[in-house]
Amino acid sequence: MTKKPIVEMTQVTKIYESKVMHRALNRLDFEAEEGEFIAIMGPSGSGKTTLLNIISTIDIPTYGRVLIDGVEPETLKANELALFRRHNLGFVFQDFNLLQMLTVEENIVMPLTLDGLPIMEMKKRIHQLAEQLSLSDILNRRPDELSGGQAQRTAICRALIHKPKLILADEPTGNLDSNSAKEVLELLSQINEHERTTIIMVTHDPIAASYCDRVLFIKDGEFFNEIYKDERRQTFFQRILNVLSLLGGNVNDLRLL
Ligand SMILES: Nc1ncnc2c1ncn2[C@@H]1O[C@H](COP(=O)(O)OP(=O)(O)OP(=O)(O)O)[C@@H](O)[C@H]1O
Repeated sequence: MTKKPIVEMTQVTKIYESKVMHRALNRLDFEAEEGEFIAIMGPSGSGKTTLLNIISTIDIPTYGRVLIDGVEPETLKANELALFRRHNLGFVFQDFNLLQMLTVEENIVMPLTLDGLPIMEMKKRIHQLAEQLSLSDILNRRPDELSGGQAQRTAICRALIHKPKLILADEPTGNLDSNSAKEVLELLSQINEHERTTIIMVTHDPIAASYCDRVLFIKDGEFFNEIYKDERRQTFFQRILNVLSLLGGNVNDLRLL
């Protein structure tokens, strides 16, 4: 099967111009193909969030070129960009980002209401997905009545409702206990495998990274190394730890599930 690039970044540099100029990314090349599940790792301050924000079209590079599914986000007008983001990208965050006054169902349906889809059509989509993500019994609950794992599954469901090509996850297991984290990672793996949704996940956690097909390591805003999974997850986990020890950085930056 021919591979199709979803993300193409060429020589991307990001300079933050605050009191002191800071080069957060330096001439970074990165490509993600359709169907890949990729982890981005690196010490604190190495540029992971900056990279994810640029791929998410939330931020733009100072220099260099970014294509998402063949489209250069920088060339889109604000309303076109909002639409592009809503239809092509799904976001999952560490702190779930659910609206507290809405129920699980209302949180999930939110992106569809923005598109004005007929109610019956929306209900059908939600119930199919809720079934798949084991949320059917808690659709009427509010976020403060959910466990961390249920809250993150709700957020994943919301991210999937538009059938996005690309899911961007920033520390999705950062606030979860080890069992819920495992559940969320298995769910992301299933989505990646069955729907062929490309997933790019920033994580400090080598166990979370070991669920991916590839881990990209960055240091000081530059490419450091990348490794591919070609064997059991446990062996991949060991290889991830080896690269992290070469990478250095603060040991506290590592969070084990
Ligand atoms: N808006 C900003 N203005 C100035 N400097 C910034 C800004 N955002 C980030 N930086 C700097 O850019 C560098 C990269 O930041 P980034 O948040 O991408 O790192 P990170 O790898 O995600 O870190 P962490 O793991 O701690 O979240 C850091 O040195 C940070 O201080």
